[in-house]
Amino acid sequence: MEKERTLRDSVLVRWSALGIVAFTMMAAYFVNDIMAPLKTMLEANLDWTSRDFGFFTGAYSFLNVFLLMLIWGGLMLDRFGIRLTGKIAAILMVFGTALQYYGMTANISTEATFFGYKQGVFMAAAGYSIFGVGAEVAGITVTKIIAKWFKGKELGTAMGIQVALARIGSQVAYSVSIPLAKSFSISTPVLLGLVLLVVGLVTFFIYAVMDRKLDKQEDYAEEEDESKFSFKDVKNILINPGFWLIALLCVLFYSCVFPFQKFASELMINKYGISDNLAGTIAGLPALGALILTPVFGIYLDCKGKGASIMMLGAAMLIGVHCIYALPFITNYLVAIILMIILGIAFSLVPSAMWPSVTKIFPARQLGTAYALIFFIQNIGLWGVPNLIGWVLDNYCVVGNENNANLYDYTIPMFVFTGFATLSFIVAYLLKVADKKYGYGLEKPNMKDC
Ligand SMILES: C[C@H](NC(=O)[C@@H](N)CCCCN)C(=O)O
Repeated sequence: MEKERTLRDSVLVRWSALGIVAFTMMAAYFVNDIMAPLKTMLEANLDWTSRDFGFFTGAYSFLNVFLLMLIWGGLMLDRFGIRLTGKIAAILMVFGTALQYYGMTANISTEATFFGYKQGVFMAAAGYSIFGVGAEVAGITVTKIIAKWFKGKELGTAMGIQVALARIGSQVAYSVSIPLAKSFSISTPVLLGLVLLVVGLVTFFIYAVMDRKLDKQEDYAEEEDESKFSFKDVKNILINPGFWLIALLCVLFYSCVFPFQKFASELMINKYGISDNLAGTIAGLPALGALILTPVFGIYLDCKGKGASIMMLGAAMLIGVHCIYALPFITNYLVAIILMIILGIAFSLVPSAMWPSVTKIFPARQLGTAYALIFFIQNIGLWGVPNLIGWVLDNYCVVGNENNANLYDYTIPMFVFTGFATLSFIVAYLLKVADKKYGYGLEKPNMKDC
């Protein structure tokens, strides 16, 4: 008997569902990156140090790592479903960003400290940390939403497009942050992010209505189906070598991209003499490249496969990029821009292959937990690496001071990033070997008919 058509069989409806949740994620990525280009201004205007900036940047992952919030979020997603988890995640993002804004604007003494950090820095970081829980849980929720609507259809393309739209959020954040802060005040970019998140919260509630309708049509009571999840699944995920290799590749690869981008505006200004109004746009170029290329690679992977090889290629490109950034005698701004574009290509190759690969290794009911565990391990890097780089900058890289902000030599930090990129290449190679051994099908296309 032929199955009845449901909402997900309509091209228009399933892509609309994607568009709606993608907006929430776009707002999340905007807020995630909006502070990065402001590093030098934060030093000059609010007396932040590089260590403060590294602490703030790493705070995004603090609660996810040390209170295991991502793990609880993943378990909640598999146990209680997409709608409840997504709504809570969106609310946390709004609340966290409001707190971050308060930390930057309230008249808090710059002398008083909390756990060794200025109170304003601490409060902004606490808000960013709560936002980080919401953003990461929203991320795994959206990945599961896409798997639900697109399994057996354009899964790779859909994941690629969602990531690409999120990158628009990042790119816009990198481009508008400094101009906005200069025209109004240093906290204005965060306020804009807060407004976007509120709209994203509303769009997620709209999606929830579609989600409920689909469940009714497919006679798929989310709670019943999802309750098949058990803690045995966590064990099964953890003993799968594919899980460890993807998680390791994820933490190493992303540690060379997101934390690097947070410091990249300053690298552009200090080393390549790029004006501060443009530096953010250049630091955001990888997001722009990924915006165009992630869906293209997604379509290629859907039709041709070669996921494991593509991850190796992306990691190899990253080694070259960071190594050249590290070389002190190459200071031409054109090189800096070309490297950012290459980084953008690598940053499209790896995610477009990595995220659909997870759906090949784990069954649907384990996906929420599997993504959460991978994001959890990734967050250890997103917490540790900015803290490490901030500390290295303050202690080993100060070469001067201008307008109340330090000037830095980025050679050591860039060699640190090169080291992580090299490790990510080795892990990508091991993943390809494991794919052959265990038959995950990572080199196979995602779709049968193309
Ligand atoms: C889909 C993937 N997302 C992540 O890796 C998130 N855990 C971290 C997002 C941080 C955004 N600056 C991606 O963006 O490729």
